[in-house]
Amino acid sequence: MKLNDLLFKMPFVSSPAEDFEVEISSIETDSRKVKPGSLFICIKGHQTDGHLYVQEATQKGAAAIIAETEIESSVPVVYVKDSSRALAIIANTFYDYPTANFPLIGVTGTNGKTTVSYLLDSIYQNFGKNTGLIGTIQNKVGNSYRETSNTTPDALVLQRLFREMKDIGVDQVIMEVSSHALDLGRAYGCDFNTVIFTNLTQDHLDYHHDEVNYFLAKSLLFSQLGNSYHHGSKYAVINIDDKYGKNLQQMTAQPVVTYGINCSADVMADDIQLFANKTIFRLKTPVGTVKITSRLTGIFNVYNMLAATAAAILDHIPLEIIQDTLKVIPSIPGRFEAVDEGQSFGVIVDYAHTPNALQNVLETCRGLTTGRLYCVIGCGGDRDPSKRPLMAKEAVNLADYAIFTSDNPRTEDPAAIIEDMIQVFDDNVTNYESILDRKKAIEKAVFYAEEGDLILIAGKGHETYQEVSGKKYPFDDRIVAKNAILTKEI
Ligand SMILES: CC(=O)N[C@H]1[C@@H](OP(=O)(O)OP(=O)(O)OC[C@H]2O[C@@H](n3ccc(=O)[nH]c3=O)[C@H](O)[C@@H]2O)O[C@H](CO)[C@@H](O)[C@@H]1O[C@H](C)C(=O)N[C@@H](C)C(=O)N[C@H](CCC(=O)O)C(=O)O
Ligand SMILES: Nc1ncnc2c1ncn2[C@@H]1O[C@H](COP(=O)(O)OP(=O)(O)OP(=O)(O)O)[C@@H](O)[C@H]1O
Ligand SMILES: N[C@H](CCC[C@H](N)C(=O)O)C(=O)O
Ligand SMILES: [Mg+2]
Repeated sequence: MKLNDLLFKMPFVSSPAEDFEVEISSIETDSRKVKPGSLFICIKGHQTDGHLYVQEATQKGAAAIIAETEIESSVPVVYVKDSSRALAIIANTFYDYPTANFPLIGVTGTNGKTTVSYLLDSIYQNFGKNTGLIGTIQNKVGNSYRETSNTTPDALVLQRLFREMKDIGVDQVIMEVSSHALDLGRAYGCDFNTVIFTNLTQDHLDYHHDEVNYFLAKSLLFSQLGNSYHHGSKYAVINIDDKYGKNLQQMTAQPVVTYGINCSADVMADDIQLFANKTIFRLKTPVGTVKITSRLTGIFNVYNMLAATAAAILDHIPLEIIQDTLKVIPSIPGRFEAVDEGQSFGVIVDYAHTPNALQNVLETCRGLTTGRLYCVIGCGGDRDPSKRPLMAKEAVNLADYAIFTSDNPRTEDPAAIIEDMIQVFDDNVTNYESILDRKKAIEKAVFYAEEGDLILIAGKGHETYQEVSGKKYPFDDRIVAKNAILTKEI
């Protein structure tokens, strides 16, 4: 493809005319992956800057460069204002707009994205669709499952995934769209059919700095919804019980379908009954009312089921398919996942890593036990430090006893993270202890637990590693809990 053909959607890019005729055979953002004929796009990162690798890229045969700042280069250079968004536009063009005329659902919000996307994946599969899934736990392309290091990958990875899905006949994609991704333009140019807003509570303030910026980032998914290569129907599904959801309803150009429990909404739940391993409620929709029995527990999962229902009925999926799917949905990895080795007390592993998520999941746990409720929790390093004391408060207020420990310290001192968590406590708060080593913290909770008690191990969920100083060490809460249970003195 000629460079000129790649840039036609980019306004006012500057370069001498003859440069535009150069032939481009691939797009790369990593100089180490450049091949002869590549277009190397310089991205300013958090650890380094792609502009520093132009010489390596040209030595490897890059045919042209996209850059934000002045560089020396022996091959044509096109300067742009925002190379991340330029990457998205160019990758879309290079892979021939894979999301155009391609059913794509995007889910955003502080919590619930993975859960809602898994629910939708199951519903659409039961409706006979060949689904693709992009999100925190894994990326699924037909029957191939791939590890991921992001909830929403960068635009190059994303458009390659979409192109591969389209080429193998995937006919429905569900994708988690994080606020980082929206702010960084990773999902720029994606042609969504339906976008879902679950909720907005505190998280990622290390990146967005305040809740308004955080909300504005999330709202990009809705303002972008109008960006369409084709004029298929487009809808916004919004949790109207959430205060930001109410704002979003006013800001969305496309038709809105609301869901909720407390406010009057298009899709609602009532007669809600919560049990240890199931939830029963009446699902009311514009296309009918049915009784739902689901293995998912917790009022927050009722919201997730309403969100998935609203998106599915927009695609004319029969309520019976939704009802049957919700009845048999397996637990989602690391989301309220029980560890049961036949022990006399309960152990739940969950991904809650924000104050609101921890509050939700602890309140759900409280309703499931008549014994003592233990909470093992830590906070991620290189993440929003302001949520640390808030999470610690939720733990000591809602559990009988909390054990504060490490999550993914990343480049931070794990002891300092725990200090951030407990700094707010005065001497009256005594129902907690701190154990730096997560394995020991889980073992201690198992040691304390007696018949009828319940242990919540929160923050890491499905994760199979612990990230410390740039390295990922094997660590899985579920395996550590299982081994602790099996070795506990009976
Ligand atoms: C902080 C952050 O967002 N980092 C993302 C970023 O990595 P980075 O900024 O460190 O990249 P870098 O290493 O500085 O490299 C900069 C550029 O130089 C290039 N380079 C580098 C070295 C070299 O030799 N040659 C070269 O060309 C790189 O290819 C890159 O283009 O770009 C990478 C590739 O796209 C991402 O995987 C990575 O996400 C990391 C893993 C991450 O943890 N991100 C978090 C903050 C994140 O994005 N989270 C959101 C929300 C999560 C949620 O709430 O669910 C998500 O969507 O994942
Ligand atoms: N609708 C919800 N409202 C509040 N908390 C929720 C909701 N759904 C799930 N949770 C809680 O938040 C945790 C994360 O849920 P989930 O993984 O679905 O969210 P997510 O938006 O994908 O998170 P992330 O942004 O980290 O990818 C769950 O383990 C549960 O504790
Ligand atoms: N256990 C993880 C959960 C958050 C991961 C993801 N939501 C992100 O922010 O990258 C941590 O806090 O380290
Ligand atoms: Mg997720």
